[in-house]
Amino acid sequence: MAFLSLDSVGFARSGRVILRDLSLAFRKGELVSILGANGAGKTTLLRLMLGLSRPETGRVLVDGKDLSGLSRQQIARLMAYVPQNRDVLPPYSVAQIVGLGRLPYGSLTRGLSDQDMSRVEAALALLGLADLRDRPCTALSGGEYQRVLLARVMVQDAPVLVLDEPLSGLDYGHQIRLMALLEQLAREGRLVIMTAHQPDLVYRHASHVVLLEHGRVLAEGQPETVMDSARLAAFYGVSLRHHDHDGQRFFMGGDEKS
Ligand SMILES: Nc1ncnc2c1ncn2[C@@H]1O[C@H](COP(=O)(O)OP(=O)(O)OP(=O)(O)O)[C@@H](O)[C@H]1O
Repeated sequence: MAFLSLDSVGFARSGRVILRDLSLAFRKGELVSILGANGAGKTTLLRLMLGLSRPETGRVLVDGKDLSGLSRQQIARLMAYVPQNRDVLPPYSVAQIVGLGRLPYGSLTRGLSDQDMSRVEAALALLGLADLRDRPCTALSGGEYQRVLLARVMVQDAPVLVLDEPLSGLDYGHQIRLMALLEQLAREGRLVIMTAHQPDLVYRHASHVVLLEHGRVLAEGQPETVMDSARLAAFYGVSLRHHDHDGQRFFMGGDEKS
């Protein structure tokens, strides 16, 4: 049964239609990757799923409930979000920022319990941040900062993780490790929804792919059925080939004449 669904959702900004008549349904246990060219509407779609923007038509349902009837705290217990743009965060330490992920379960004045702190330490270790735990988050590289935001959503314990381009700014090793981690979180029962611009990694790790084009779903389904080079070539407007090896698909572009 779907845990998160969009039912004929439409959205416009400044008189321009950005998303039109989108119907999607995702289950727990899925790693969903949304692919699309710049400006296709991916971030807009994620914000609607999170209740940060309201659809003009249609509705979003989470765990059977209409999102428009839920409070921010109720939504935060259901869904954790890593936005594409950096939040402007106060100069707290890395450990304190990650600890903010426990806020939906407590209060700012009460502080973190020992149990909360051990969750924070585990997330720091998992994301290779233990050595940076006391560093102010204003003194981090882009990729380190991105991993701090990921650790923060890990401790939020929400059944749905929504990540807007979580691979951007990560070095190659951390991209591979992060995709493996997200796949594992999905396998353990969470619903993970992410946007990405890396078809190879998406093909390898995602269980469900959505191709978003000009605010519409061009295709969706398992990577093997949705992601072939002819379709992706038309989708991204470049020439592309693919090569299958050991169950993995490699996409190769670069035949364009400049
Ligand atoms: N405040 C706004 N007013 C008008 N148009 C907007 C506004 N915010 C976004 N848009 C437009 O909505 C469309 C979708 O934007 P969105 O950020 O969802 O795209 P995206 O697929 O996430 O792109 P990217 O890959 O570049 O991050 C774009 O054409 C963008 O210019």
